[in-house]
Amino acid sequence: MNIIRTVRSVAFSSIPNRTLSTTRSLSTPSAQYTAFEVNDKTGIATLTLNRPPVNSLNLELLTEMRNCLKDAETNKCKGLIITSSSNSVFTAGLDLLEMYQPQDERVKSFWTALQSMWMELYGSKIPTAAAINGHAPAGGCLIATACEYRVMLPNFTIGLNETLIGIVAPKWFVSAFLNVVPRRVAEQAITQGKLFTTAEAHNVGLVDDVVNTKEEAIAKCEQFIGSFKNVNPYARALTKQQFRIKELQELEQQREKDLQIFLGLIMQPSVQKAMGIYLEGLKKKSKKQ
Ligand SMILES: CCCCCCCCC/C=C/C(=O)SCCNC(=O)CCNC(=O)[C@H](O)C(C)(C)COP(=O)(O)OP(=O)(O)OC[C@H]1O[C@@H](n2cnc3c(N)ncnc32)[C@H](O)[C@@H]1OP(=O)(O)O
Repeated sequence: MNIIRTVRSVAFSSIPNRTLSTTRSLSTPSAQYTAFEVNDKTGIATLTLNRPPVNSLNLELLTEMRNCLKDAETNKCKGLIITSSSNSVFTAGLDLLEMYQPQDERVKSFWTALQSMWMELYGSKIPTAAAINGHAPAGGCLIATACEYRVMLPNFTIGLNETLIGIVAPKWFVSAFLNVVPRRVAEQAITQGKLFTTAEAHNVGLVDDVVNTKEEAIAKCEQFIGSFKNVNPYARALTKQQFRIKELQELEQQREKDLQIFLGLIMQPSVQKAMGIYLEGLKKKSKKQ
């Protein structure tokens, strides 16, 4: 049996949390919303998002994700798999409560943490894969498309649905989407705020494979990462960089401007109103269930 070395763990008991001795030094001592494990046999790290009920991405979760991504790279893991502890939601995307009637300093830190996490994931030197075991709207789709490979379970949804909330998917959200979906399909879907079903996503190339269980999804991701076993990691990383450097540099150079555009947009009264109505709709729906 493979030994799982838990280098970060979470409070929720549903996640295996066997701590074995390790010589790794960790940049943050405790994690609240993620589990980060490295399989000693394969060298593959798994980052499990664990912020019930829907893994909405708040400042703390984004910061933890970034730290895990850095650890995976620093520790020369063979690859990284991102998945969710939920049976129905990969992640519901950005935590709308971070953007609705926000506090000035916190919302700035929130957006900056999102930028940092995305740059770390999109630019990661090691192979990255998403085992999408639930819905992945907006920020969920952003995480999935930042990875090199995606496998999804049936009957869930994925896409950039920002326009339906009255907000706009920034250019860097769109650029990673365009890596995997033809331009015409992307333009139509993103302007409509379309959420693709798993089958539709597979059809247009937004996900690479569809399997029935989380275990199969993880196995597929491991297979993808394993496909690089005869490839020099340095040559692989530089080659990946050639494909991704443009988007990374663009965001790096425009970080402050991107933040200001984000703040300017979400602070507009009409956007706050639309977000409030959307949140209210979500709450009403969850009360009915
Ligand atoms: C130019 C550039 C300018 C820049 C302009 C700005 C760019 C911003 C880009 C934005 C990116 C985003 O990701 S915006 C986020 C987009 N996300 C979404 O639209 C997803 C909304 N959520 C859903 O559709 C569903 O929750 C779904 C994920 C399918 C799961 O359904 P379920 O039935 O399992 O769960 P629900 O009952 O709906 O939800 C359970 C609880 O979680 C809450 N909840 C659900 N999603 C939430 C979310 N994203 N943030 C906060 N809270 C959320 C609900 O309100 C409920 O709260 P209680 O009632 O209190 O329990």
